[in-house]
Amino acid sequence: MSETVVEVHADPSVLAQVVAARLVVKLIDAQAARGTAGVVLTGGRIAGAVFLAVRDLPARDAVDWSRVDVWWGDERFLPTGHPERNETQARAGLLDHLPLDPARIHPMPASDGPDGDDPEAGAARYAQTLAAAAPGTADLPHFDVLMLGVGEDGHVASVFPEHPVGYETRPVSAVRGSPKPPPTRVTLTLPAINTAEEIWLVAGGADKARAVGMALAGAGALQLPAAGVHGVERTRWLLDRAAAAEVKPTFRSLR
Ligand SMILES: O=C(O)[C@H](O)[C@@H](O)[C@H](O)[C@H](O)COP(=O)(O)O
Repeated sequence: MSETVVEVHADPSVLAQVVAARLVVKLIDAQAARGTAGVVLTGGRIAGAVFLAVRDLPARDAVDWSRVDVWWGDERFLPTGHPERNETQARAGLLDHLPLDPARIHPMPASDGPDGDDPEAGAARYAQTLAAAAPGTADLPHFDVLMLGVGEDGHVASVFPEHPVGYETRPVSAVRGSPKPPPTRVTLTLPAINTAEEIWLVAGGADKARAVGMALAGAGALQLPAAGVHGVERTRWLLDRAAAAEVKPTFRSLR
């Protein structure tokens, strides 16, 4: 039975530190249980703060980074190395500072990749990469933890409210006409996201309060994609006080 946990921390800086510490421990536990670990990253401001916090955490050396698979939940479809790509942010903030196995870093396709400026082909290529790493005939590898930011409108990864991507059943989709720039993206879809053992929705700031409150109150997934996210074992909402302002008291498990 999957559980939902809500944690509320003092401010965005403490929140990023807590997520970083949790991530290190989660990867250590996954490696102890399975030998390897799979993490799915996201983009946005809070993800950027988490990357820097992991980079600066001495306990990060307890992870065997050479046995961590790094995936992305979504990507802005731009040329490799573009400063707005989620991959670029993650590499600069964290990945370049870790002894990872380059073969285990799996960025989503870029607009200057083998398929050119064709996000549908890029999405299909990423689906193949995922399937190639999956056990047996599964479509997706094991994701120990999948991190998400939450948009002011309730989007997660690049699954936006009332957008056709909300109906997509394939694991990876191209997204055109994203309301958050840049307009063209590639994303894991909700069915793929929901295969993760744990999903962490990380949100800080008052502008997230309404979306977070509505998602936890049971809004519809098409209208508010964050409401449609459920980890197989656990869905962990990691919030700061401002983002948690509209969460009903029954959900506030900490502080
Ligand atoms: O590509 C992106 O922008 C994201 O993956 C997106 O889903 C992000 O995580 C949220 O919009 C929250 O972003 P902030 O933390 O910046 O609010």
